[in-house]
This record gives sequence, structure tokens and C-alpha cells, in this order.
Amino acid sequence: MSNVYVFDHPLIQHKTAMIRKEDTSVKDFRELVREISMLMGYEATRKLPLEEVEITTPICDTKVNMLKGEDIAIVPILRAGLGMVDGMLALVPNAKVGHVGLYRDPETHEPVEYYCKLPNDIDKREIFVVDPMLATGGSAAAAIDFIKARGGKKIIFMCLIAAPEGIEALQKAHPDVDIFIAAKDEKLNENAYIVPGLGDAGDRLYGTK
Ligand SMILES: O=P(O)(O)OC[C@H]1O[C@H](OP(=O)(O)OP(=O)(O)O)[C@H](O)[C@@H]1O
Ligand SMILES: O=c1cc[nH]c(=O)[nH]1
Ligand SMILES: [Mg+2]
Repeated sequence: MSNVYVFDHPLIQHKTAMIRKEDTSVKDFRELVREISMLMGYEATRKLPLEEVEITTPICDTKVNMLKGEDIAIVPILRAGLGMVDGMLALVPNAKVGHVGLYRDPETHEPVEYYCKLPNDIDKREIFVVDPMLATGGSAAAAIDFIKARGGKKIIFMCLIAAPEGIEALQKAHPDVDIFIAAKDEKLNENAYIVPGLGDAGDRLYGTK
């Protein structure tokens, strides 16, 4: 079964509290999502593989550990996942970025696919799937299905707010995928929105409501 990491860092808790507030502006929401993603990314990248390389300092030749820089992919689930990409890229600027487009059908709450474009060598990369919200888990599970169908193997899922129902569903669908969460909430409401949550992350990022 996959590991689930819920962040207790005060900066992450504070910034996550800020994005929940209904009067947080679109501009502040976007900036906060970027900052939280970067803080989470610092920990979520802990197990990235390193390689030993030889360098020359002003003093001598030496061996140091460096990231295998070409080996990472960030895959946002459109739209809201886009808000987490820049924060991750600030940490791993050489990462490639794939996109999976999904929206939840408002009646059935089932994910509907409309786009998928991934790096050709996705099978060789450490993949970070990002989406601010894990509600029923349907979108995350479907996105990871697409990535695996195209060869993706080493996958981590990062979200800001998760419902227990979504965590359970994602673990069941993809027991090999570790999950990083800024805050675990109480439940889903009758419309499958997270309670207390923050509303619709895509609308809040892009001001569409
Ligand atoms: O766990 P689930 O029940 O599948 O719900 C979570 C999904 O819902 C939201 O996307 P939405 O459908 O609102 O699309 P958007 O990002 O374009 O707003 C969110 O960003 C997730 O992708
Ligand atoms: O609470 C929720 C659930 C799904 N999608 C969102 O953006 N928010
Ligand atoms: Mg939305």
C-alpha cells in the first residue's frame, strides 16, 4: 500500500489556511498555491535519485552528488493542477511537463478526459502528478491510468487538500503511488466537494466564477 504524507510544517499550514478563505483574491490564491507547491515539492523530491559526478572546485577535483537532471516529469491535471507547476519548476527547472486534461462531470462527478500530452520518454522519468484537490479521487486515478498506459512507472501524487474518500480511492486504484497532501479534510458534501475545503480550485485560480 502506498504511503500518505500529510504536512505539519507551519508555513504550509498557514498558507493552506489562507487559500481556504473565501475573500482571498485570485492573485493571492495563485501566489499561495505556487508557494505551497514549492514547499511541498522540497519534501516530495526527497527520494529523487542522485548520481556521482566529478567536478573541479577552485581548490581541487572532487566527486559530488547531483540530481539526474533530465529524469523528472511534472504532470498537472488541467486546469487547476497548472497552478502547482511553477512552484515545482522553481525546484527542478530541467523537468519536462506533461498535461492531462480532465474535468468532473457536474452530475455524475466522474472524470471526463479532454487532453493528454506527455514527454515521449515518460517511462524513464520520476513523475510528479499535481492537482490541488483530491475529492472522490476519480480524476487523480484516471490521470494516473493514462500515464501508466503510456509507460509511466515511478509516480508520486501531490495535492493541497484531500478528502479521506479520495485518499482511499486513490490508494486502492494505485497502491504503488505515494500521496503528498498539505491538509487532510473531513469529508465530501452531497456535491462531492471537499468540506471544509476551498471551493472549486480551478475557478479560484483563474477567476472563472
Ligand atoms: O477527486 P475528484 O472528485 O475527481 O475531484 C477533483 C478534481 O476536480 C477538480 O477539477 P475540475 O473538474 O473542477 O476541473 P478544473 O480544474 O478544470 O476546474 C480538481 O482540480 C480535480 O481535478
Ligand atoms: O472541493 C472540490 C472538489 C473537487 N474539485 C474542486 O475544485 N474542489
Ligand atoms: Mg474546477
